Amino acid sequence: MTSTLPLTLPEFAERAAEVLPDGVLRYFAGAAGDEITLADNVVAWQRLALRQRVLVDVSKRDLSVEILGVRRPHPVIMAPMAWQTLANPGGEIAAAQGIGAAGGIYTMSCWASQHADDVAAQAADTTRWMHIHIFPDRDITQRLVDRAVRGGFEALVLTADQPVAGRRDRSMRAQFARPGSPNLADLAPGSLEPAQTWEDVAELVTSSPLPVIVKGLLEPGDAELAIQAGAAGIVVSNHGARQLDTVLSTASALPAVVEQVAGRVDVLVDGGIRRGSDIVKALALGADAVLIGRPLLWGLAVGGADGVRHSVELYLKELDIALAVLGVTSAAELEPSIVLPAPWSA
Ligand SMILES: Cc1cc2nc3c(=O)[nH]c(=O)nc-3n(C[C@H](O)[C@H](O)[C@H](O)COP(=O)(O)O)c2cc1C
Ligand SMILES: CCCCC(=O)C(=O)O
Repeated sequence: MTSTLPLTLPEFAERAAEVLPDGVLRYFAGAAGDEITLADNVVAWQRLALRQRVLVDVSKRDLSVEILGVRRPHPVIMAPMAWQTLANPGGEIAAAQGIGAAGGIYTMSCWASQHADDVAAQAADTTRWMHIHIFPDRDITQRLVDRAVRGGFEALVLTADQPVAGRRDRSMRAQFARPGSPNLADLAPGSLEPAQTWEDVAELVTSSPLPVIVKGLLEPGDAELAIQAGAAGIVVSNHGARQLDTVLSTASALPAVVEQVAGRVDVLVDGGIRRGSDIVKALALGADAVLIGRPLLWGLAVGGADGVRHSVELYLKELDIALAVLGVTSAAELEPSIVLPAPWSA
């Protein structure tokens, strides 16, 4: 049965809430504690107003940006998210195919419900990054890296903000069976590593043939340490507010990190990016690209690969219109001066 796909991004979220079982929805949508940061991740972008300039020739608009030194058609990357067969039986393969069809990069969570080799084989045309952890057993980390290389994944995305799992009130009582992680099943059971440090990151960078992107930083000092450890990029992220409530929202944390990094490595950002205009704001504040989490899970839940593709295309449509109306012709050339604290947030 095919049904018409939603016309707007909020409609995707509404439809997903209708089709997903309650327990799964709570796990996907929920975050840590009272979800103050979850809400502020969204609101912090909305607290920024845009300055528009008119009567600029915007007949040619360019959404392309450079990510890890490669020109990409646009700045949208799918954030690593665990267990995607919970959203749709097509799982990670469908998600990777969908974002690839829309010209975006797929980041595969190492907690995937399908094996990386299968994702590599069936989404061979999609630019893919592999998400990993420093595991207590470093051999597991190494084997995931080997698998990423073998599968043609082009970068490693290392989660830095999960020494332990966050406490998520909304999903604590959620009833659903985790699909397991076939991606980790042929390795020893991987648990989280509270003893991981920057030394482990430096070792990973030295041993990995792939560039390492450190995900989950909010502080300029940590961005500096990531650069010293040899990271090729960082993701300003609070893990979708799933680790600790009342940490800074990412739009609030981004400017100071960008200032510290000063162009030395790529700065990516995720959390609460719900509109094309949010992407404009992220790029204007100095991000090189954005990761999008839950909204693309909603796309997957509602329409499989097609739903993901369509969701990404909605973001791109909004981004393109925003550039035109703002009088800007290139996403890569958005300047900080185009955003200001919104009068409605005072
Ligand atoms: C259901 C779900 C699973 C996630 N799994 C992972 C994961 O395995 N590794 C990780 O680094 N981040 C994980 N995240 C965090 C996302 O990568 C991303 O940082 C966050 O969702 C971005 O915020 P947004 O959902 O508001 O766009 C997960 C997020 C969700 C919603
Ligand atoms: C052990 C962590 C699994 C996925 C995750 O990072 C999340 O649900 O946020």
